[in-house]
Parts: sequence; structure tokens; C-alpha cells
Amino acid sequence: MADTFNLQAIRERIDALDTQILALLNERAQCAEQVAHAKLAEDPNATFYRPEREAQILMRMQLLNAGPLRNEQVTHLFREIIASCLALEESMKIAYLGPAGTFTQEATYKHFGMNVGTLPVDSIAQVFREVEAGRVRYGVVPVENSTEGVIAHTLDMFVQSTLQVCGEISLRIHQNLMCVHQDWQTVTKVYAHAQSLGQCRYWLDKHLPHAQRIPVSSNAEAARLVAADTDAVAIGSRQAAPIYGLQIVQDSIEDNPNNTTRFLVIGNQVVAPSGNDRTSLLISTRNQPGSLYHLLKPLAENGVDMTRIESRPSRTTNWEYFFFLDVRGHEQDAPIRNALAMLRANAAVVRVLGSYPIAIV
Ligand SMILES: O=C(O)C(=O)C[C@]1(C(=O)O)C=C[C@@H](O)C=C1
Repeated sequence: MADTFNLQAIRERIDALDTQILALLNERAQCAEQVAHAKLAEDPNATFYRPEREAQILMRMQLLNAGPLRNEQVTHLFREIIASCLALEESMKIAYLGPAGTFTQEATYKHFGMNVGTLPVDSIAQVFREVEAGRVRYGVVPVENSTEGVIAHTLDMFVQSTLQVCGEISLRIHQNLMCVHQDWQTVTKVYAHAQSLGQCRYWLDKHLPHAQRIPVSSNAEAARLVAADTDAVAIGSRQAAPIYGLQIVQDSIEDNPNNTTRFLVIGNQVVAPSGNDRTSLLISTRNQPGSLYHLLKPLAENGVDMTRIESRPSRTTNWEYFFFLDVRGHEQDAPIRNALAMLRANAAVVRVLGSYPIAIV
């Protein structure tokens, strides 16, 4: 018992464990190098990043985890380990909706690890273009927020693009109020992206009712403007404050404590089933009575669980719509295969945007 709380003895135990962990990590890294050789032997154009395998590893670790580390911490640690192993197979570069300090950057690092190479670009369209042109293999774009709803621009991009959805990232969004000084109650302007202003609507009504709310292209842009304006505050991610020399004067000001944004990983890759997947579909119906019914009937008849439906105007013909659907399961699962065959008989366009592992938090 005396030994249990002996600092020196515990540290010696930690040193011994670290020695083992280090040896095991390097053994794992050697396995990853072997995996790379095995993949190349099978196919010289093999893809090294395998979202389905990563999801399976993370799910298995969560099931095995007996604590005291929380599942979220275990997942974070293993994501970093996998990312470091993947870096031995291939050096990756990910385009994301920048600039530095956006929530999309945070989502990118959460999913691909803190050391991944990144290319911040200034629009969702540009993320698509960078991946399409092959300048990066993958891109990360926001697609929906639990408070503010869909990011229509991302959905619209899929109408012209042939890129696939390879993965999703779910990020808890904490909004912070930041400025150059502490007197935030007296400012007359609040800069932020429209989504963030919307997510903090009631907080702003209560605490800064007279300040003008000014939507800008990103929260990072808001922080950049506020760095040169003592009469303004910005809303944004914790990471943005030090980048732009601001102080966080209020944290977690989002109205909904479960405020979460979902991001998509886009690329050219068709992802194999992980066992816990989602499939995103783009469907355009013929403009006729009952078209929405014909769209939903095949899903219901095959027991396919639809988790989301969004409609967007087609932009070519008035009152014609594209529907974006998310369903549970993988394109290769029989119920989805059957539903797709029925849909294709009726709809003008049916495209599978991708099947990918459901985000692991
Ligand atoms: O299993 C693989 O295919 C690997 O490349 C190994 C590994 C890992 O470190 O576990 C690395 C990257 C992949 O995205 C998935 C898993």
C-alpha cells in the first residue's frame, strides 16, 4: 500500500510503461510500412488512406476501453497514432475551408491528426477544385449544423462535381467571443460568419443587444478585422484567438450546448463497408404529381432508414428540385441496392455521392 502512493515508485512505473508503449508504437508503425508494401504489390495505384479500417479500429478501441480514460480521449489518441502510421505510408495534404482558425481546420485536424499537411482555401468551391485538379487528395467542407441547418453551398457543389464523399466528421462547436481588450460590453459591432451569428442569436440578444451583427466570409476573417478595430468583437473558434492576437473574453456562448457541425471528407475514393456506414444520395425527380412519394416509397419498402432529406432548386428549370438524402447503411447492402434499383426506374437522376463510416466522436 505504501508503494502505491510513493511518487518515485509511480514515476518509475510510468517510465517502464512508456518504454513498452514506445516499443509497441514503433512495432505498429513497422506494420503500417508493411501494409503499404502489401497494398502496392496488389495495385500500384493503391490508396493508403482507408476510412473504413480506421473507423473499425476506433470502434473496437471504444468497445475495449475499460477506463479511466474516456472514449473520446482514447479515440483522439488512436486517431493520432493511426495518422502517424499513415504518414509513413503516404504524405497527405488536405484542402479545407480556411483561413487558419476556422472550425473546418479544427475538424480537419481532429480527423486526420495534428501533423497532417493542409491547404487552407477561401471557398467551398475552391476545396472541390483543389481535389478535382489533383493538387490534394482530399478536402474537408462543412455540410450541416445542428442549430442552423444545412450549408446549401456544399450540397450545390455536388450537382456539378463528380467527387465522392469518403467520410464525415462530427465536431462539437464552442463559440467564443474575442477582442483586443476586456471591455467587450461597450463595443458596437460583432463580426462573424452568418452561421456563428445564428448559433449565438439569443446570447447576443441578451448580452450585446445594441451591437450591430455583421456577417463576414469566415470567423477567421472576423478575427482578422477585429484585430484592427477596438470597437468590435468577433465570434469564433478557440484556435483563432492566438492566430489573430485576440483574447477570449467569453467562452461557450452558443445557444445550444449540443451545438455540433458535420463536415464531409471529399475525394475520388470509393470506400468499402465498415459495418456502421451512411450513404449520401443525390436524386432529381421528374416534375410530376407524387414525385416525392415515388422517391420515398422505395426506401420505405426496403426498410432503409433515412436520416436526412434536403431539397435544393435545380437552377436550370424553375420549380425543379434536387433532393439530397442520407440513409443508414452502405451502397453494397442489399436493402440500399434494391431501393436504388427501384429509384432509378422512376427518377431522372440518382447518384450515390458516397458510402462512408458514420463519424466516431
Ligand atoms: O490497415 C491499413 O490499410 C493501413 O494502412 C494501416 C492504418 C493503421 O495505422 O491502422 C493506417 C492508415 C489507414 O487509413 C488505415 C489503417
